[in-house]
Amino acid sequence: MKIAYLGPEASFTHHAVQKAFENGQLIPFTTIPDCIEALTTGEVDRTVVPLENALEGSVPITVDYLFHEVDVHITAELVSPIEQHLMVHPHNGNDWENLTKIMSHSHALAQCHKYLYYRFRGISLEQSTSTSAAARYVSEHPEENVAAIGNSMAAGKYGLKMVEENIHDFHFNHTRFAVLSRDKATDILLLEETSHKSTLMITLPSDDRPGALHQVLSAFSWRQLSLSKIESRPLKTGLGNYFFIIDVEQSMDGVLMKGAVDELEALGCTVKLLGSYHKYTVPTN
Ligand SMILES: O=C(O)C(=O)Cc1ccccc1
Repeated sequence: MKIAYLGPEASFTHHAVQKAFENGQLIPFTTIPDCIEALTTGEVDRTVVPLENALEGSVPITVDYLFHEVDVHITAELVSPIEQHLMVHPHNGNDWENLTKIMSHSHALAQCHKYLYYRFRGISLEQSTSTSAAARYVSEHPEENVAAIGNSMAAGKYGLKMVEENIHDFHFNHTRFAVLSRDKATDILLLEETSHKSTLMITLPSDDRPGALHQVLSAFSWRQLSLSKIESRPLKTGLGNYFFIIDVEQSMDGVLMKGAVDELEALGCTVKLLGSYHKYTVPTN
């Protein structure tokens, strides 16, 4: 099976994919849209992309691509612990306190906001397509006194020196990665499985009636279906127009879930089922 992931090698996504799939052919892509397009064109059979981080929230490009651009399905969720380290080229190993620039993925920079503010205020921060892309850049530019933020696998792979470890602002730092497929499927992986979930994307009825969101929530609440997430994202049709992403701690097989979706449709909502899948825990090492 060919599996696309947000690369290059040694990204957090790569780490999660390596743990989840034992025999896949892993293929790195530069951006999240590149990963998803490789799936829709048939170049790969699965794609793994970051969906949400415990400190920084959703990865908007992933969520918006799944709603607006493509018709693909979540087949599994991988939850991985995230530890961020500051790394430099060994050439600058003794001068790293005089850095001129720090590079990383936008989510990684945000996860280390307090550290960067108190330790490196005023130093330019540059976004890269991934943490490992930043590490690779640093390894290729010893003449620049620049650092990357990323994981220890990236430091090893690109020969960088970790000068400060665990610089993320809050201890509980985890990221959810979505495994995506063109077809509806449920992937059974070799990791510890914790629960079953379903993700729905819901658009409210177009008449904009008061209480519509309350009606949506009550379809779940009176059936005692537990929600682990609700988030609104712009429909991109005008200010104040949103769709809702709702995660339910249930498989779609249950009669209550089917009833809830029927009720939402009867209320005039549009419901897109993004997936009904198992949640897996990725070990640190
Ligand atoms: O940039 C990476 O390494 C990724 O895989 C995306 C990401 C960035 C920050 C935290 C978790 C995942």
